[in-house]
Amino acid sequence: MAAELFYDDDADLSIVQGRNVAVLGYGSQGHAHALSLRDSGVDVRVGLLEGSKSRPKAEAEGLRVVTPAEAVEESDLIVVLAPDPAQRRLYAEAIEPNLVDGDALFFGHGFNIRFGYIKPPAGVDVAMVAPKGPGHLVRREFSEGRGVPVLVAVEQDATGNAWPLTMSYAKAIGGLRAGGIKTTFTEETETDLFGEQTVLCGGLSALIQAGFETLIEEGYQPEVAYFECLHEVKLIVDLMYEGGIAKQRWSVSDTAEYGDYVSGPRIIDASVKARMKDVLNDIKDGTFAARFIADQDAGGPEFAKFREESEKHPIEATGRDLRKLMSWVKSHDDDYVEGTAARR
Ligand SMILES: NC(=O)C1=CN([C@@H]2O[C@H](COP(=O)(O)OP(=O)(O)OC[C@H]3O[C@@H](n4cnc5c(N)ncnc54)[C@H](OP(=O)(O)O)[C@@H]3O)[C@@H](O)[C@H]2O)C=CC1
Ligand SMILES: CC[C@](O)(C(C)=O)C(=O)O
Ligand SMILES: [Mg+2]
Ligand SMILES: [Mg+2]
Repeated sequence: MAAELFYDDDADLSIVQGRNVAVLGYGSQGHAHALSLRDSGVDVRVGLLEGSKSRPKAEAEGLRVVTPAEAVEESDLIVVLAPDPAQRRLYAEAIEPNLVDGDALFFGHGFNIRFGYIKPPAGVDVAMVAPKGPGHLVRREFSEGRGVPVLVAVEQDATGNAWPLTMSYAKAIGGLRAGGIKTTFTEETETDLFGEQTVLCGGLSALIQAGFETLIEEGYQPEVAYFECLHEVKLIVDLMYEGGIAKQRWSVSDTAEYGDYVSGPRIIDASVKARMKDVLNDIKDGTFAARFIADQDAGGPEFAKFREESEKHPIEATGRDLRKLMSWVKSHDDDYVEGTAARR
């Protein structure tokens, strides 16, 4: 079945402009949604816990910040953009007690609904506008008149108006400039977790690290290995983004293209696909979600260990030194501090 695609002309911005919107969380997605909604003429307040580190950032942008409970109480469209493992408690403590029939509860990812950690009451609309890109790029693209594609889904249509509201919201954050695809919470959650684990984050990071390690273990200079295995990834991926894998193959040398055909399948062979299917099964049957939530409920010891180990990988120190010599390679995000992978 062909995907149903939607663009700006398919949505009515005035619908979300007529709502009082609470954005809960002001991190990667939260800041992007709140600022772009505000710039689209929507009445937004940000809900953050007392003592939140994000409060000064939101206030510096002129946004009104209240507690999550107050934000929900005064709004009729609540967007849950706190980290996934924090959402269950946020829902129980601040959202559920302040929801009334006719409210809309929006998510940026389907994790908590798909795995049953949040069960909204029957009288509210439950929908999702999930950008297919990091929040900082969602905001950057919006500000430059472009957009990041979104997946849109309605899980529960209590009012009969959930779909046009979802489309209106997607338009307000710039998603329909690039295109919205209609999906379900299940499809979005499973494909998003699969993509980030096997290709975009887990797979790509491990591939880059393995290439870098192989070269330095064989005595090549770390700086050469960094340029070859990490820096150039962006330049190659830019071509794929513009014209698919075919355009990348058009631009690289015949030597590289031939080597791609000969050696690519030696690295990413059938066993990789079999393990990708294992990962997908762990996502679908809830094994991954249960492990993540159990670790978070215990204070995140496994997560902290992973972060510490990854920050110590020698590719990070090599990259930090080299990037200082390339004045044009700079972070667009003032709150990103080199050497701290975590957004804390
Ligand atoms: N990151 C991304 O690009 C993408 C994320 N998503 C989805 O968007 C949602 C948000 O993810 P992301 O933007 O990464 O989240 P972040 O980790 O960036 O969220 C951090 C923000 O949430 C606040 N926060 C933490 N706990 C609470 C709480 N209990 N109540 C209210 N606010 C809280 C933090 O406040 P403080 O500063 O005080 O800690 C901070 O403002 C998730 O569902 C995620 O899967 C979807 C697509 C891409
Ligand atoms: C690829 C990671 C992502 O799914 C995203 C930016 O789309 C996320 O959860 O952050
Ligand atoms: Mg994603
Ligand atoms: Mg994700």
